[in-house]
Amino acid sequence: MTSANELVVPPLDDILSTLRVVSIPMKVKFRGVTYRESALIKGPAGWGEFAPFLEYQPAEASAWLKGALEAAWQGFPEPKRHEIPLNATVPAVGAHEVERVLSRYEGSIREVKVKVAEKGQTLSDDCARVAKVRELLPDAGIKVDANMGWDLPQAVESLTHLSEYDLLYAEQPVATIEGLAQVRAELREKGNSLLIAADESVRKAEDPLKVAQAKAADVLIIKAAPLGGIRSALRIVEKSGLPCVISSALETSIGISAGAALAASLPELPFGCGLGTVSLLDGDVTENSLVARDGMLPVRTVEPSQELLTRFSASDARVRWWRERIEHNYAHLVINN
Ligand SMILES: O=C(O)CCC(=O)C1=CC=C[C@@H](O)[C@@H]1C(=O)O
Ligand SMILES: [Mg+2]
Repeated sequence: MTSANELVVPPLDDILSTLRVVSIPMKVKFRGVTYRESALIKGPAGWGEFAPFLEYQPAEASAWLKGALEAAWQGFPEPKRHEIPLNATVPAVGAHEVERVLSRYEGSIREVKVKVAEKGQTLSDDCARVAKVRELLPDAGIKVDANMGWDLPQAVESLTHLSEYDLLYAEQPVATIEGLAQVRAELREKGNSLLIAADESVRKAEDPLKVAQAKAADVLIIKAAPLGGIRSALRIVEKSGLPCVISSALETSIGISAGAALAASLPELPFGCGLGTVSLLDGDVTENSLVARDGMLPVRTVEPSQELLTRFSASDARVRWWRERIEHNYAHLVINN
């Protein structure tokens, strides 16, 4: 056994012996994903989810394995709250599809995050989508997420227009930390106090605290899996000194339960969390999915159903691919921790 911070990494055979791989269709394409593949593992503390996107290599994906092992072998810290506020998530759909996407969220909606800057789309597509959300939910908080899709002039121009819809913040308008700081400064010069949030600059960075140290953003988006699990994400939240928003990595209810546990460990949640993405999946591994009602998500553990694990089971070839992926990431984790 090898020690990785406080996590004791279990033997590889123990991890692989419980492996189930699922492939769940998306109701609507999200970040290019139409089927969400995910590896689920069971340990003494419960189930963990290992679902880095398919293109991620071990340097990045091994942190996701550490997060899954933490959930399955260590469990979650004591919660400070039993439900957490959530945002609905609207992918880069046409404005005419917004109502249908929002109808998948049960009860009232307090906050909505809208994807913008999608490749092949224009600023008027973004404005039409955000305008539709504002029209349908006049009192909701709205935030936008560009996933690094703009350069500096495009970001300043787009956010100037989109600010007309009264936004809570703009997530990752450009790719770099310097760029985030520049967008923020240029907007301020124009008298626009829109908050800038960093997502990729935290979860894909070698040093997730650099963006806070550089004072390049007002808000951090924090995801448990890419940051190596709940405890490691909590340390980043504490050290950053910035308001943080806990968000999903498009997992099944099992991964979302880890995100919810992270959110439940925080003393303050100044914005709705981005953990409402089970509503974008056309299926789940439990009948009792972790979805919000009236914008609040319950904090609880999730036990998958054997029937659903079988129904959404990936092909033998994909299971083999995921076994090998776990082996590679395990080796990376053991060597580097
Ligand atoms: O934050 C949300 O409302 C939902 C989660 C979400 O947007 C994401 C989940 C998974 C992958 C990411 O590209 C994406 C994000 O950029 O935040
Ligand atoms: Mg984001």
